[in-house]
Amino acid sequence: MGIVEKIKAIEEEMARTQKNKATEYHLGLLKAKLARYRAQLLEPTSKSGATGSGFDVQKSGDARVALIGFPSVGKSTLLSKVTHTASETAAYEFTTLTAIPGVIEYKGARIQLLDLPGIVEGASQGRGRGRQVVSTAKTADLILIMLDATKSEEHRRLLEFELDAVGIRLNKSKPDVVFKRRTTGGITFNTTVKLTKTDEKTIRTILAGYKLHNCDVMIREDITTDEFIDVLIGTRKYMPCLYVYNKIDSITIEQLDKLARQPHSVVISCEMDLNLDYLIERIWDELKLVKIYTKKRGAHPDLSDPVCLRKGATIENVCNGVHRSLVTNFRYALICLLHQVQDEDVVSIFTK
Ligand SMILES: Nc1nc2c(ncn2[C@@H]2O[C@H](COP(=O)(O)OP(=O)(O)OP(=O)(O)O)[C@@H](O)[C@H]2O)c(=O)[nH]1
Ligand SMILES: [K+]
Ligand SMILES: [Mg+2]
Repeated sequence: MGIVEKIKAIEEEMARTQKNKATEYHLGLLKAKLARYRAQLLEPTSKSGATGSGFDVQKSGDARVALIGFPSVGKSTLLSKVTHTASETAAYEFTTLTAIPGVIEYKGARIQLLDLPGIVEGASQGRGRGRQVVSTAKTADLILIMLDATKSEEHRRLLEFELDAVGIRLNKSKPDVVFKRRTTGGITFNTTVKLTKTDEKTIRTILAGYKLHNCDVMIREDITTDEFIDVLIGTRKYMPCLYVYNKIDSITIEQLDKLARQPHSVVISCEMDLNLDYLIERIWDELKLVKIYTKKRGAHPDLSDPVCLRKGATIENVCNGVHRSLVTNFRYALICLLHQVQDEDVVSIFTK
């Protein structure tokens, strides 16, 4: 049996198994197995044939945003509207066959927007160019899940499933669990909160399933079994995501209102130019970019050419953004090298 078939078999068994206290451990084991096979499927060297690598587009600018969606939801139309790059658009599906980068210029930042081929159900298992698309999504700083506002909510769930299957966790933070492998000493299990969605026995079953007999587990959040498996696998990517509902020119006000109220959602019409500026603002917010102005001694700050960085960046990152040699020759900034910069900070750097 190939990995894809094995995954399918487990998924079927899980669907067949009723969820209750008695089957909890068995389901936990199946989940662990499933996660392991999925991880194997994505290994570039796996025998399943697919490479699991993304499109070869060079990163550029201050951040990368990837457009993920079913065919013909308007991904290329959006790229053509908000960047200077034209990507072919048409009424038929799979118009776009490769990754097309464009640049959004906003508040002094250069944000790379990647138009990608449409994906279909089963993309994560290698249908169409799906694997390549979802792998490319992993290289982004923000994912835009683009949806056709006239189509069902089912599409949103399917896309989330495909991204989940390749280890992308949307709008979630890493579970607060400390996990350490040991060579001896058995399993030490500790929690600082009451577990309501999983329990010690399930977790011990999963550890046994992974042949982990010596390790420290410290759980500091009310996690689910799946989240614990994520911690064990360790290669999960926690990414911010905006759901972009396009074609609102074709739905009713009531439908529009409902979509717009959902968390992490933006409603737009590329064709009618509705709300596109707001979308870019939201992209900027989600990327948590900060703009830093540099100032030479005795001169006014240079407001025309800011350095853009992700939130949490330090003076060291600013130096690297200006010129590589700055850190080596760093003497002092008006604040210290480890200071976390804030948006619109003005920084003067003095070198040796
Ligand atoms: N009504 C309406 N149609 C739109 C809007 N935006 C795009 N379209 C139409 O939707 C169709 C598909 O647009 P594309 O931009 O090619 O879609 P895509 O997501 O890039 O499609 P693929 O590359 O095939 O995956 C085209 O006929 C567009 O004119 C919109 O805001 N409203
Ligand atoms: K299309
Ligand atoms: Mg397209």
